[in-house]
Amino acid sequence: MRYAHTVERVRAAEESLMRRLPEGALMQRAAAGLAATCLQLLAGGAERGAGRRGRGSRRVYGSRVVLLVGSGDNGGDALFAGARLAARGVRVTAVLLAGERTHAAGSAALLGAGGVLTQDQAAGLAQLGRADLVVDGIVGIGGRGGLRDSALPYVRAAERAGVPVVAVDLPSGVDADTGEVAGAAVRATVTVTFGTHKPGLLVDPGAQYAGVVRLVEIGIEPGPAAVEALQHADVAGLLPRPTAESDKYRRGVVGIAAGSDRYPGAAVLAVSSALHGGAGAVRYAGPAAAEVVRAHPEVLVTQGGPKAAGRVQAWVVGPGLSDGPEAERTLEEALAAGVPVLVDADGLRLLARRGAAPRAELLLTPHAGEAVALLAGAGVEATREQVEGARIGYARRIAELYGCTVLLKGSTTVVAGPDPAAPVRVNPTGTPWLATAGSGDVLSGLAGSLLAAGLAPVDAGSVAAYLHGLAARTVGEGPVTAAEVAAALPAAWRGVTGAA
Ligand SMILES: NC(=O)C1=CN([C@@H]2O[C@H](COP(=O)(O)OP(=O)(O)OC[C@H]3O[C@@H](n4cnc5c(N)ncnc54)[C@H](O)[C@@H]3O)[C@@H](O)[C@H]2O)[C@@H](O)CC1
Ligand SMILES: [K+]
Repeated sequence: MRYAHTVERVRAAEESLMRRLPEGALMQRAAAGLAATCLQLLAGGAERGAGRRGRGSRRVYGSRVVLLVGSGDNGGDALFAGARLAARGVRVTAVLLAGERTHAAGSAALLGAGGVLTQDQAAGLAQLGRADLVVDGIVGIGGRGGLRDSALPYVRAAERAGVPVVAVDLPSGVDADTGEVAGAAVRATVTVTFGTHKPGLLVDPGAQYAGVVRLVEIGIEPGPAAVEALQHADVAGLLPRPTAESDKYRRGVVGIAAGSDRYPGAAVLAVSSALHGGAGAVRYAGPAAAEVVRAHPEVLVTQGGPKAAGRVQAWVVGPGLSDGPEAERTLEEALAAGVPVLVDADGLRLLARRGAAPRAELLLTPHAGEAVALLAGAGVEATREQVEGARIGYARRIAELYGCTVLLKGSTTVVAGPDPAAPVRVNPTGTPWLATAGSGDVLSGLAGSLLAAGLAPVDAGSVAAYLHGLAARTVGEGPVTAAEVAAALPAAWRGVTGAA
């Protein structure tokens, strides 16, 4: 698992550790890690560095690095790292954005190692035009309210230079706790973050600015995480595994109540991924029964609603369900079955109309537009853009209002459970190619199957999102159809269990 902690926890942990260490020791650990990444990038990349040390060190010596330095300790880290680079023969210029308020010991260290300080804008911009690498030490976890206008010319010049940009702790302009970006932010090639990940590095829009994130351990123990991201080993540990005694009923039966005369395809897609989701059998209830059985002869189908379908361990209700009394009855019957229920797509709009009533066994899987409808159903006004800009907060809010688990789909999929003290899960495997028709139907069939196999809603949702993203990547970099994603699920599954 990869964990991220709030600024409040990071600060408390840092304070407690600093009391036990000599002054400045933590900052030196941070600066050493930062300088190591800069040296690797200057030498031609971390991956290519091994065995080519001779050439690499020639590229380091005499290369030009510009530090963008703000008023706080984030700038201090940049200055101390700059001193280490200067000691290796790098020509380091620090552009001081905050004048007299610059970290004094850091400035002295850089000057002592042969570096240069400047407060002159023209000189700073000229240096940026010649740089081989730029270090963003404008603000870190102390940053408030986005990048200031005075920093913009430097940030734009760094972008124009087209060289690697290394962000110190996090890209300046990204909110550490939420990933929100108010206005402009630094676009980093690599972010070197200290002690623990920050939530804003793992969730969009912030994650899009962070580039490759490297964690430098500095010895802090920040306690419970605010955000966590599954890794292969976690997913392998959560995936259901049949035993010698398992029969299809013990492995779980998932019911799919999806599709309509207008949208039969949603039913076929949700069923196809449910078949790959670890449940022992799939039942289908709805008007697309003929299409479903033609595509998947192994599915037990009924033309009626969930009540007519027989016993299942979890229901998926909503994809392609359309609107009207029959759709409403379908949702009612699934909710009355007394088993975990995943509600998606049209089902979410129907649910929102009923208003919020806490139900712990629900897993809701909205995209931003459906999230807006759910919020409105609970009397909260928000726009799509607001939801997309602050995904963690809104996923938590809907989970709290509806007393259930919420998987908010999008560029970073976020899963929040009903317990506000528990961490939110963010999915690290997403790809923009998944924004394709029917992709959500595949996700809900898969997550429903995992629910039926006995996974808790937070696990079912986050494991499904993980495999779904991996499956899309398995198909290849480029356009994918939802049917191809469903077909690639077994390969993604094997990729995870085989690697663990
Ligand atoms: N506390 C520690 O022991 C350690 C802190 N470290 C570094 O220290 C950073 C935190 O340092 P600080 O608490 O000094 O905070 P920052 O350096 O992140 O920024 C705070 C300073 O920036 C100004 N500021 C706030 N918002 C701004 C904005 N939008 N634009 C421009 N200036 C703005 C504030 O007035 C304040 O002076 C971490 O991100 C990390 O880089 C590391 O050295 C590891 C150890
Ligand atoms: K920074």
